[in-house]
Amino acid sequence: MTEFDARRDAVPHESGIIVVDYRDPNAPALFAESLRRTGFGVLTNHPIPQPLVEQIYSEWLGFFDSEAKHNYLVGEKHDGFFPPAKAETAKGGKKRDLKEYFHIYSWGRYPDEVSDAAKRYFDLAHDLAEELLTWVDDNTPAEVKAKFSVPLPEMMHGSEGTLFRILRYPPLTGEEDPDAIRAAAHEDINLLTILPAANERGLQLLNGEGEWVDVPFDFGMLVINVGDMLQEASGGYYASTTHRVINPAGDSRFKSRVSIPLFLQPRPDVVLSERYTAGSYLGERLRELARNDKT
Ligand SMILES: O=C(O)CCC(=O)C(=O)O
Ligand SMILES: [Fe+2]
Repeated sequence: MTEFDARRDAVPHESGIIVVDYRDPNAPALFAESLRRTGFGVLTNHPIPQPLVEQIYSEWLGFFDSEAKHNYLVGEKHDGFFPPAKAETAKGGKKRDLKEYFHIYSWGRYPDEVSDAAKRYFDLAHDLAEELLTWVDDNTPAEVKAKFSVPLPEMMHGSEGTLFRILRYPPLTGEEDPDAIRAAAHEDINLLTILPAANERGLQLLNGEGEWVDVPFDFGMLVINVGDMLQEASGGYYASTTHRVINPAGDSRFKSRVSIPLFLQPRPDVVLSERYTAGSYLGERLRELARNDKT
């Protein structure tokens, strides 16, 4: 297939995101172009098995419905369970998000009550993420690439900072603060985020015209978005796009939504720009979030 044919077949979604077939020989270029245009890319026919994702959704829903989660309450090191009362308030946001979640790190706590499916997913998604960073690195123009202190995949070598967040947005009760939503508008702090389509819709991005548009949602798709660290390292060539999760209407109000973003964090010593290393950047952003925390 010529480059022209591959481009013609890759029809952009109304969000501007290009839905890319992972097996397409032109996938790396199309994927990088989608990230450049919208801050997001979506992959089909990728190597993450959908049954593994579904197993995580179902067994972690059971975990969040159980009392056992309280045995893993988050401490100083930020691994473990964040109950709704400890959920984050987005930078610049006014209300706490309507969610609870568990933070998994390679070195951190992991519940005895679930199988190792989430650990297996972490490893698979991490390997894929390194490949995607290679795609992006290979398809970045030389003048932008010259800004990277090391090639993008190398920024991850030996990193222990990558965070796997298992999120549960509980059913709505009607008692919520009218200004609170499942996840208020925010940008991710890290390099790239990998996110399988959730079991329920709700994820939206803010496009260049200032409109909120749905991110392509078909079950089985993998959504990847640019975080602030890639924006910083690329001098803004790749923009970290604002996104949010809106509250459901109709019968979906009575359903939980589960979603499992993996946030790729470079090694703390990696130089992102003249201003920041990955470590100094993360420290600054976590201090901002802590200031914003209304406890
Ligand atoms: O739940 C989702 O679909 C997105 C979650 C998200 O954006 C985040 O946790 O940073
Ligand atoms: Fe996010």
